[in-house]
Amino acid sequence: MAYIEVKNLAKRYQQGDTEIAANEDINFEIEKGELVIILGQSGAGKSTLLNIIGGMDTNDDGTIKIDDIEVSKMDSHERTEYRRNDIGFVFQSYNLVENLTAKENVELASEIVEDALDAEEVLESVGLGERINNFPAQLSGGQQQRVSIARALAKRPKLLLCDEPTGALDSGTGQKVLKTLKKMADEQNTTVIIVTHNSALADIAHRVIRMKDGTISEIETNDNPADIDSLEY
Ligand SMILES: Nc1ncnc2c1ncn2[C@@H]1O[C@H](COP(=O)(O)OP(=O)(O)OP(=O)(O)O)[C@@H](O)[C@H]1O
Repeated sequence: MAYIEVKNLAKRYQQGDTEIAANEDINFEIEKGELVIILGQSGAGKSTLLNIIGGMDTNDDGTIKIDDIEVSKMDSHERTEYRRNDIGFVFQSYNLVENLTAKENVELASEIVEDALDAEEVLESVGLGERINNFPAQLSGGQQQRVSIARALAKRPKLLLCDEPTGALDSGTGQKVLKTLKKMADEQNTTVIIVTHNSALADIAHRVIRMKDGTISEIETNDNPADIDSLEY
């Protein structure tokens, strides 16, 4: 049995007389410790899928199992606990608290879960050991994104979900952020799912799930993902 199993998942929105199938007939598996990229153009249904996996939204049909727990059957209280304890989120806009230092932002995780990692150690692991006492405004975009990754990782999530994490960054800075995410998958066995419209990122993933018009058009696996330094995007 795979670590994540999604079967026949569907999510539909009603707009007037029209039904929009944001996700339809979605099926895939993901193994623990994989770096996965969900790729597709705007409106393809990527964020909808990521939000359902992370318990921020619910599906209409189908099942999602993560580590043998059925997310699709949770009530709203269970979903809140799942979101809080098992999921780390990273967004395109870093969502840091401006009047807290990098360390204090990461320490927010310990107010959410009991066994959070040490903030300084996690910041060191994302290459920000020298910046722990800086405020977000004193950090570059890439550094701020790495603080937000550290904050997500400090919760020791089962799953790290990233929605366009490099969307606001130049390519060099984006590479650093991607390296950080890859390192978490390779060295800490964290399962990382990245949503992006940028097909240049596909080569670095263990698994690429391509979406089009709410459905999956193709899934590829890659035992030897490309080095992030070789990316041109
Ligand atoms: N709350 C909602 N109400 C109605 N339609 C919605 C809602 N959320 C998403 N949709 C529709 O579902 C489809 C998929 O949207 P989604 O945001 O998942 O796409 P996406 O691939 O993440 O796009 P982007 O890259 O632009 O964020 C789109 O047609 C969108 O308009």
